[in-house]
Amino acid sequence: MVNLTNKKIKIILSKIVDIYTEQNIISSNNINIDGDKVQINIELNYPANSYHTTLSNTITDALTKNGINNHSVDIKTKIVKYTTQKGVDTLPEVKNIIAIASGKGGVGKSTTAVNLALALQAEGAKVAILDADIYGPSQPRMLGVSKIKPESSTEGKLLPILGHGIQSMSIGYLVKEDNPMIWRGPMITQALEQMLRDTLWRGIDYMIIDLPPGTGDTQLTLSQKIPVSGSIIVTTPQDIALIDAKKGLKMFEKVNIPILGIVENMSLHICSKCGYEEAIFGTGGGKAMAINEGIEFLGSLPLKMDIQTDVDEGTPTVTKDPEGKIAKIYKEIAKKVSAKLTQQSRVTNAFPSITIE
Ligand SMILES: Nc1ncnc2c1ncn2[C@@H]1O[C@H](COP(=O)(O)OP(=O)(O)OP(=O)(O)O)[C@@H](O)[C@H]1O
Repeated sequence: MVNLTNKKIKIILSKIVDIYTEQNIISSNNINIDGDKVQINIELNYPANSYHTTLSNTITDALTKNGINNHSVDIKTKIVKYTTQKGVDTLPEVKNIIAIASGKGGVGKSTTAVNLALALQAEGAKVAILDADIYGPSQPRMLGVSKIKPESSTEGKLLPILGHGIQSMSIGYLVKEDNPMIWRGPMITQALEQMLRDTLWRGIDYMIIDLPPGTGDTQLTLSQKIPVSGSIIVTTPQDIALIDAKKGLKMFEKVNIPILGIVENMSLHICSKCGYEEAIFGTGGGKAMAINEGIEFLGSLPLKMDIQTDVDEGTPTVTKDPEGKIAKIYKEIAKKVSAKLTQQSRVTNAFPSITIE
């Protein structure tokens, strides 16, 4: 057995990079040496259940190669709270809010939001969805809970509706689906703030907010009133959608909300009969835009009939076919986006100063 020192093990581990944070794992590790036995404890600050085995094997291989055979690796997840815009009150039961926006309607923002929420959950996080798409609330249907009405708690708060394990709130639960919303900006903002603050959320690591499409005043006001840690822009590859997506980027920049990345939806058409792939809306537009703007490209989803029928049935693809190719793409996006968030400043537990006179 080699002569073990903490320093030696640190050097071995310093060569291993977490593929999602792109950081050296040495910064998050804890090495214990008890005689000949080495215990490595890794704490990841983002949910990545599907990555634990790979990471553990990489560490094991590196240690074994260096003659350290008597070891064990333990990987745990601890999701912490990251900072939001200044001057907006945060929610005690919600660690991080991620807003999903699109410059243009119909690009698949809600479909992306629900599948991403389920992917974060599958990777080990507690997740909520706030459906802020007042004009066309689709989350109740997509989560398969459109017939349920929220109840009130004894303190007069709304109880979130649970769909596939996700806590959710939507104006769609409170009004009939075929009832068109003809509200003006200030009413929308007020309704959303109430849904956000008067719902009894419980122990949420990530809340996904499905914003209304567009980049007008309503979206801007929402982005200023909701304590958001980061945002995602969903776009399709056509030029027209990309131009609008760029407006979305500018909107978040204006209100100092970090942009975690871009998701390109409907990038390739995959025929449900023969599997033939065709780029009917063009390819690579989202990626090119991400590179131009210096923003992370999180991934692209094909235009595939199942994605549409699954959300329509109320069982989004990540739940319906959790090990399938599409679910894997959403899970990759979930890991990338939550890992990206770990690079922001954390909220430190500053106690308020109390003065007794
Ligand atoms: N990758 C995809 N493949 C096939 N169908 C998709 C895909 N993404 C979304 N869809 C379908 O496209 C339609 C629009 O999607 P969705 O409602 O998610 O868009 P949106 O951007 O949220 O729309 P809105 O502007 O109305 O809020 C839905 O019927 C959805 O099922």
